[in-house]
Amino acid sequence: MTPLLSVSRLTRRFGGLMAVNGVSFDIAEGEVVGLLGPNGSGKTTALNMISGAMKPSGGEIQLRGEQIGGVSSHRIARKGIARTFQLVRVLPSLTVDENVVAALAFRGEPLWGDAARREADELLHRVGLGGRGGEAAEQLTYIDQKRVELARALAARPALLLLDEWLAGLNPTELRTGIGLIASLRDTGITILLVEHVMEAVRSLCARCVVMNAGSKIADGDTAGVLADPEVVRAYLGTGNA
Ligand SMILES: Nc1ncnc2c1ncn2[C@@H]1O[C@H](COP(=O)(O)OP(=O)(O)OP(=O)(O)O)[C@@H](O)[C@H]1O
Repeated sequence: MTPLLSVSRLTRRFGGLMAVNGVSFDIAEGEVVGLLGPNGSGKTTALNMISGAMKPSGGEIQLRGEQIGGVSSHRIARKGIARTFQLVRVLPSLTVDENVVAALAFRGEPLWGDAARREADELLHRVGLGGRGGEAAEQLTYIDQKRVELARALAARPALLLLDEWLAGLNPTELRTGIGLIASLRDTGITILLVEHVMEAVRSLCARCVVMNAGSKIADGDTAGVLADPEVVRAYLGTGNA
């Protein structure tokens, strides 16, 4: 079966630096895959190329067999890839539901008016913000802003959701809530690639992990096996990230 996402020999150079160096992996429909690696190993750069924010220097990216490497981010979004960012991005001057309604207006099949408000309501329930659509986005706590960003990503009805350290910066209680929320999305069958440093989250959410170090893939397999792999342990210990 054609994988949902296929990344092949993906490469990105910044001057003399190979930020991503010939990385290949596939993601099947319905999988939740962790993309791990120490700081600076190329995870966000890989995510940027998959989401179209950055053009690859080489290699291929296919979504359901269609070439998407180098295609613009808004066209990739319409083809079914949505993402969240390491630094949370909401529209602070709008209310919570206006944030989601705005995202609905820009998706492949745009929604407007009452239909958009109903859909926004449903999405806000899904991320744990039910009944809070009228609040100002800029007044929300950090985790609630993250929930808004997630609802905006889900508004695109993505086939593949890219989460860039969505759980970073949460306190232990919020972290448990956040893991539960991503698990609830996973249970709806959405395919997720998550860049994550929080191992508790990786262990409970991802059946499989891909690990990068210094731009190259060093491991790809079931999570328990990958996290016990001596090369992976060495890569993390080497940068004080363990
Ligand atoms: N726009 C850019 N211009 C130049 N170098 C860059 C750029 N973006 C990233 N890099 C470099 O590429 C390498 C990979 O960075 P990247 O952000 O992809 O790593 P990461 O694994 O996501 O790290 P972190 O876990 O800290 O987010 C780093 O050495 C970084 O400094």
